[in-house]
Parts: sequence; C-alpha cells; structure tokens
Amino acid sequence: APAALSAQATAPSAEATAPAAATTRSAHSAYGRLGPLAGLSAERLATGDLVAAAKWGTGGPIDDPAREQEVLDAVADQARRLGADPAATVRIFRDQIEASKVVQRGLHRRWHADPAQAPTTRPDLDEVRKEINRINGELVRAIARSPHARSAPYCAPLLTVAAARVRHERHLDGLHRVALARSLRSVCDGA
Ligand SMILES: C=C(O[C@@H]1C=C(C(=O)O)C=C[C@H]1O)C(=O)O
Repeated sequence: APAALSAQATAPSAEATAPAAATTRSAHSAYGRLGPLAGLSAERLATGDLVAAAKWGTGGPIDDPAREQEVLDAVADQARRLGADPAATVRIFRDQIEASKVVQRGLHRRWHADPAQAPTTRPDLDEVRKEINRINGELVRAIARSPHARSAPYCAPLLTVAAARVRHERHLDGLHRVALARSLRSVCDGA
C-alpha cells in the first residue's frame, strides 16, 4: 500500500501534464512563426549595406522620408489585403526602417574613419529597392501569419532565441546585431 501510494503521488496525472504539453506545443509553433520574422529582418538589414554603398559619396542624406512613407503605405495596404493588422504591420516596419538607418549610419561612420574600407563601386539604389520591396512583401506575409505568436506571453524570450540563432547563422558583427535587435523591438505585442 505505501508503494502504491507513493507511485500515485509521484506519477503525474494526465490532467496535470496536458496543460504543460499544450504550452510546449504552442511555444514550439510560436517559435516556428517568429523564426522567419527574425530571418527576414536580417535579410532586410543586409540590404542596408547596399543602400549605404549606393548613398556613399553622393552627398545625399541617408534619410528619405518620401520613400519611407511609400514603404509604410505599401505594407499597410498589403496587410489589409491579407486580412492582417495594418497598424501592427506599420509599427513593425517603422522599426525595420530605423534599423536599416542604424546600419547605414554605422557603415558611413566606419568608412569615414577608415576610407580603405569604403566601397569602390556604387550599387544602383533603384535595383536595391526592388530587392527591399520583395523582402517587404515576405515580411508582411510573415507578420500576417504570426498574430498568435506575437501576442503570446512568451513571445519576447522566443524572439530572443530566434534572433540569437540568426546572429550565429549569419555571423553578424556588432553593428548588425544592434540593428537586428532594433528591427525586432515591437514584434511582440506586449513589448
Ligand atoms: C533603405 C533606405 O534608406 C532609408 C530606409 C528606408 C527603408 O528601410 O525602407 C527607406 C528610406 C530611407 O530613409 C532607402 O533609401 O531605400
């Protein structure tokens, strides 16, 4: 009888494990939704290097408010067509744009300090923006697929893990790590 009693006391009941298992499953699928957001953000940031090179030596500013508004209008429109939240999409894209400028300013600072590192060829900004538009579209779709993950209470820690993984996969330097964190700042609803 004592053995049976202790077995009963230590063996977790089905009712006790079900919620934990459900949480594990939902965290797993939330991670599956947040991973692409971190990956696409890093991909978008990589275009910041090309934009920085396109603007280097032109005397023109890094900030282009008209282009930013165009991007924000386009992604809001796309979110509406997908039945996603346009306000959340715009909020996330404001961070994406700020992050791109963090990369661009950082690289221009680096190239001013050490002109030997500066690019010697200038990419066509219109071509780079076509690539950015493509990534924007993928990002809007990733945002549209992730409303539950973004409002989950454990969104922030899962996103941190996803970002760490992308950092390693892409061998990001300090500047791009800081920019990646900036780009993901408001992905989680409660953040
Ligand atoms: C990337 C660019 O630089 C800045 C960042 C933008 C963006 O991330 O979409 C848009 C305009 C610029 O303020 C660009 O000029 O295209």
